[in-house]
Amino acid sequence: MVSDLFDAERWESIDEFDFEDITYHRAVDTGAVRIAFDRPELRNAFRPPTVDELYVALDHAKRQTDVGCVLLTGNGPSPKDGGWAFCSGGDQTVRGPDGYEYDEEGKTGRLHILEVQRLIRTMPKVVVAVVPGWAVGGGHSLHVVCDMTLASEEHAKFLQTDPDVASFDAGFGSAYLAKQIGQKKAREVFFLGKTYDADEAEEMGMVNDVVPHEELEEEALAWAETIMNKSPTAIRMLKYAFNLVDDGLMGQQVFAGEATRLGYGTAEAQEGRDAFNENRQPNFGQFPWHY
Ligand SMILES: CC(C)(COP(=O)(O)OP(=O)(O)OC[C@H]1O[C@@H](n2cnc3c(N)ncnc32)[C@H](O)[C@@H]1OP(=O)(O)O)[C@@H](O)C(=O)NCCC(=O)NCCSC(=O)CCC(=O)c1ccccc1C(=O)O
Repeated sequence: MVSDLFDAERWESIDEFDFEDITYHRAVDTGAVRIAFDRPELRNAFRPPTVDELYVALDHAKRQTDVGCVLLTGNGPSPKDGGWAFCSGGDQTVRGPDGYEYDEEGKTGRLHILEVQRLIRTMPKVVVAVVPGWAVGGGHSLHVVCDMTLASEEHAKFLQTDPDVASFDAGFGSAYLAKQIGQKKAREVFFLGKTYDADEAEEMGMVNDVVPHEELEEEALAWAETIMNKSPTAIRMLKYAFNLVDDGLMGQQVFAGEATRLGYGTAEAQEGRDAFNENRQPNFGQFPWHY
């Protein structure tokens, strides 16, 4: 069984990968994928191979032109004690002086969950954090960077422990959180390390909606279906527009790249290309200077 909340009739496995720490499925009847942390006995803490697998799955999802929505969640409950988690951040048992360590000799420690954050941030799909339990430390930061968050009414809990274990997400996990919930509240999240339930998190503005635990994944799929009925170009441009103001020149570059793609589709751009290929001057005079 994948997870107690997983409806096997609505998903098919994507078999081209041999993942150990995550599961990866494609929805049967809509353009959504489900990527789930699969270490429930450790509250879905991530170790370096988990992060590698997550990156591969997200990158694969990014490249599927018939997929518009990624549901990122955590499988559960824990077989040890029945606890639920989205993700409890970096696996502290494999933390070394240069990051989180692989089992293999000779590999350096990694902090590459930040690469996953950037992929979530820049991929041209809507990424939804579907939070069935604890979202803690680096797991909390992941939900912050996702486009939207849907939380289990009974089990979702939000907590920042970074300063308790001498870690600090000084990027999206903190500074972008402050954009979502305000400076005072974001500082409280990190400086006091309180636990917030789903309703409190929604009230604060870092959760979009709260639903009964049993309905969590059904509702997430309904969101995906709604998104899939919208214009892919409009959704992509909107995501990049929302990002732009906070992402500086990188945000401008990502937005501008998509604007260039739109430009390439015009007759004007095709005239520029054709003129070069035909070794002649372009005739841009046929095109209006729109206002
Ligand atoms: C998540 C808890 C609040 C859950 O509490 P509770 O329900 O009481 O369960 P426990 O009995 O504590 O846990 C069950 C079981 O799971 C193990 N476990 C839980 N979390 C982890 C973990 N992160 N690593 C390893 N193991 C974990 C726990 O030990 C138990 O095992 P047993 O064998 O059954 O005893 C609570 O568990 C908790 O507080 N967990 C720790 C949360 C935490 O501190 N996470 C790390 C924060 S730092 C981080 O994530 C860094 C991420 C990162 O890479 C990064 C890098 C660079 C810049 C920024 C970042 C970034 O922060 O994103």
